[in-house]
Amino acid sequence: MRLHRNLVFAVIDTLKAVFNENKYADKEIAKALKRDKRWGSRDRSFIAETTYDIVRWKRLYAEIAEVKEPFSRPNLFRLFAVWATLRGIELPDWKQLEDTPTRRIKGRFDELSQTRKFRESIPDWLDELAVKELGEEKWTKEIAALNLQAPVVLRTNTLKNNKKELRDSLFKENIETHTIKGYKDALELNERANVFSTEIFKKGAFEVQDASSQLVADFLEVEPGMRVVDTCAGAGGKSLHLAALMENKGQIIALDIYENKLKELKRRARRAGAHNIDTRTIENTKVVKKLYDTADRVLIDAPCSGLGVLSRNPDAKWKLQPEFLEKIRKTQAEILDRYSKILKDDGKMVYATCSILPSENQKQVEAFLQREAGKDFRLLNQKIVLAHESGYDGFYMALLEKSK
Ligand SMILES: C[S@@+](CC[C@H](N)C(=O)[O-])C[C@H]1O[C@@H](n2cnc3c(N)ncnc32)[C@H](O)[C@@H]1O
Repeated sequence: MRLHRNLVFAVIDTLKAVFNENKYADKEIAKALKRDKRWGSRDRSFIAETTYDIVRWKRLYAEIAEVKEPFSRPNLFRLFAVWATLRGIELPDWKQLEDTPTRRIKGRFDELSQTRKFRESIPDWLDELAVKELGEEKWTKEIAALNLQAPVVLRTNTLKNNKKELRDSLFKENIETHTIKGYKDALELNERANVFSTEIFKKGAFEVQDASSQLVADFLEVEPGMRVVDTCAGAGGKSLHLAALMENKGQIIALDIYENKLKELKRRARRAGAHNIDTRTIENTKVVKKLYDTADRVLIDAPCSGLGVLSRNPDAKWKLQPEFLEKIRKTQAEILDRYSKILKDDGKMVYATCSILPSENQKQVEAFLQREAGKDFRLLNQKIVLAHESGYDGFYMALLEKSK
């Protein structure tokens, strides 16, 4: 592979924003990709993937390069030189890459790879916490899986086409996919491609949605004609799936505390041809109270640490703080207590997160069932989806039933 100066510079600038200015990697990468219209798909994937790699392996690379945060520009080039050296890429004779100690880098890599927190590039506190929650063995396997690049998975929008039709249409656009056993509407890309630029995406034939995330709407056992409340709907990944499962019949009320996310949901619903979704911003407690005892189904896709989706958002390893985790656990418990009241008697509710920590998952559900708010609920089923077992995001979902 030959390194191109303008592409490497784009990577360095993006890393500076992510590491030193606390910006989000996905947003900064998107910005960087707009810099030069002449860049082709290979150039763009070089910028995106190299940046994600260096974000993912920040701790390991910084230890190898012996540099500390905040990273100066020369130090960001040192991190880049470590990335290139470990991939066996020949370094060009640019002055920024002069005197790269190739042999020392390889030696340090072998040495540091003996220790999990360096090998897997994770903060000490997170490593300790995860060992406490999952145990050494499971965590060692899980973090290794969460450090792999995430596959691209699509969900067939059954309001517009079936999986076979979608697969054929993608094939005509030179995008090859395969089905995944156990995930009924999913297609996985054989090779990464920019699916958003296809005509069929614009027509709403599919959504990009991880395979594990596709299990959640199914878990709620919805039927056409039901009244369903998606309490933490965000930009609507699950609401859109619910609309398809309900064949556009019945009503979905999508709630969130952020109006802008619900606006995006509306836009996506139009593209997907999902006509049965109403959005309501939770501006005050009345919005939720009005819905008490009205829903056949409630989905709580709760805000969480996001530790199950590290392969997609590697910068969360560095942005996440122990105090945030404590706060989010409290929010999850409050949300469970309040939003469970939306359910009618004999209705069903799913509590889900994209976390792998029992304290955000099964422990939250167990505690809810012990509290006053949970006294009429019972656990029907739960799924603990770990990345190293499934090959997709880490997820948790619990199906609860209310009966007096
Ligand atoms: C895991 S995300 C939801 C993802 C979404 N369901 C999807 O499938 O695309 C959690 C959502 O909860 C929202 N949220 C945070 N606190 C909330 C609260 N107190 N009530 C309702 N929604 C909340 C966040 O804005 C975020 O959109």
